[in-house]
Amino acid sequence: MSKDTPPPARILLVDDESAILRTFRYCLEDAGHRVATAQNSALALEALQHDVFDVCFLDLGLGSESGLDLLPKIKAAAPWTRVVVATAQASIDVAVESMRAGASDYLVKPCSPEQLRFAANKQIEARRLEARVEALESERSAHSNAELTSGSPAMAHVLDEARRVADTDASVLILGESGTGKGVTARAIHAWSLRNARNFVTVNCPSLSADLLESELFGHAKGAFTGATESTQGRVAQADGGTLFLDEIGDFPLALQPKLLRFVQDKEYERVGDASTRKADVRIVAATNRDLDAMVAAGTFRQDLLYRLNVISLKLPALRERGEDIMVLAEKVLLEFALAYRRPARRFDAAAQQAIRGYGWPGNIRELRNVIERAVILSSTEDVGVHCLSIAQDTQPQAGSVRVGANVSLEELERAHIVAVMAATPTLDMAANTLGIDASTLYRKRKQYGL
Ligand SMILES: Nc1ncnc2c1ncn2[C@@H]1O[C@H](COP(=O)(O)OP(=O)(O)OP(=O)(O)O)[C@@H](O)[C@H]1O
Repeated sequence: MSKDTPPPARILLVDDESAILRTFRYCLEDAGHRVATAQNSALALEALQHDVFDVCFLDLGLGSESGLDLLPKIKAAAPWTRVVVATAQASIDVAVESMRAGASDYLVKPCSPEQLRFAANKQIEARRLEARVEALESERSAHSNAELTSGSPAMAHVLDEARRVADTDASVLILGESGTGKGVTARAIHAWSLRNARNFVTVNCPSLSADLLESELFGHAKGAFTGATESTQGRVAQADGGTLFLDEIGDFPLALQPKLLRFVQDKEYERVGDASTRKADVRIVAATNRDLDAMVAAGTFRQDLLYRLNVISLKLPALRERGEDIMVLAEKVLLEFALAYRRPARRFDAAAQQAIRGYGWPGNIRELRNVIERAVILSSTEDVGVHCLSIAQDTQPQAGSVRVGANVSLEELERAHIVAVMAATPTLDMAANTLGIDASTLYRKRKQYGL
């Protein structure tokens, strides 16, 4: 944990005793956090459908229900929410079982206000670190493949547009399915721009609550909340003179969109807890695989913000629409991994080439990389055979083994069902509708299952 107390976060308390909910709530609100409460499983799951929580304190004895039954459902609905199990039963067995079920920590009741706040701060700090690691990882993967060329007319056209807009300061919105290279393209736009000597800063928008994201983006002032002993500069200030990449902008919290709009428009912002207005000269590139127009129509994305972000929009084609590139990319990635792992693989045999060309690549370049990485590791010869490619099975894994009542986990069943429903419905919104979940939950589940 850093010396500084983390900024306020969004916290969910689940306990059947209203007195405990009240005490915990006062104690956490006193530290500046925004707290919601739920007295049973159904209310807790409903709250998780409507709001992003950074931390959840979960009581194990929920009247006639068990917190241990609810825990996996919380992790399935909101994998990013860190769960602290709070219970009066101080037993090692319960602690171990909770950790196995996905809890991040364990708190024995009764506890002091300091213990409760310490437990919350530890998880909030972990959330912030996770978000930074995600951002760094996407920066790293974008960096390692910055040279972009394409033999596909659709992709070459997009790259040509990207080069032409790169040295303007216009906001760019990059659209495309997951894994099509939106992050790589954003990095390339920065590299081709006059700003390339300054920072390229990535912010991963999903799964941080609006509260945490605000201080991540804009920073906070010393004394902005209890325990803020230092002021921090946000990602916007780090990107001054350079490019700010807002990845997965479709998940940007509605409550924070007015502040982002103001920044995009006027390049002005305030740190949390500091009224003085600051300026940052930042070029904005945003990316999403969601249908922002549909989100505007549904009232979950501001039209004025979309208008500002969408000065230039680039639509990356799916890999299956880039027939000319598939083998070129596959061979490039094969050599990259063969070198990295010091493996003998040098080329694909004829059957493997045919399989690669014939596959639909729903996960796009990310999936291609994963499949080839595995193949390189498995292959003991220079010619990589089709048996090393996991795509043959991946095309129809759900047909046989995964069915209701078979010896499979709930997760496998859920994954298979989502894949089948998505294949049978023309849009993701319709798929979400059939599944009875909202589009953002479906989006996160797709990420979680690598679909
Ligand atoms: N031209 C390329 N050559 C090699 N690898 C590439 C290329 N383009 C993208 N990749 C790789 O494919 C993976 C996915 O790319 P990227 O993260 O940019 O996609 P994305 O569209 O932003 O995905 P998501 O929407 O899921 O964030 C990364 O590992 C990236 O390094």
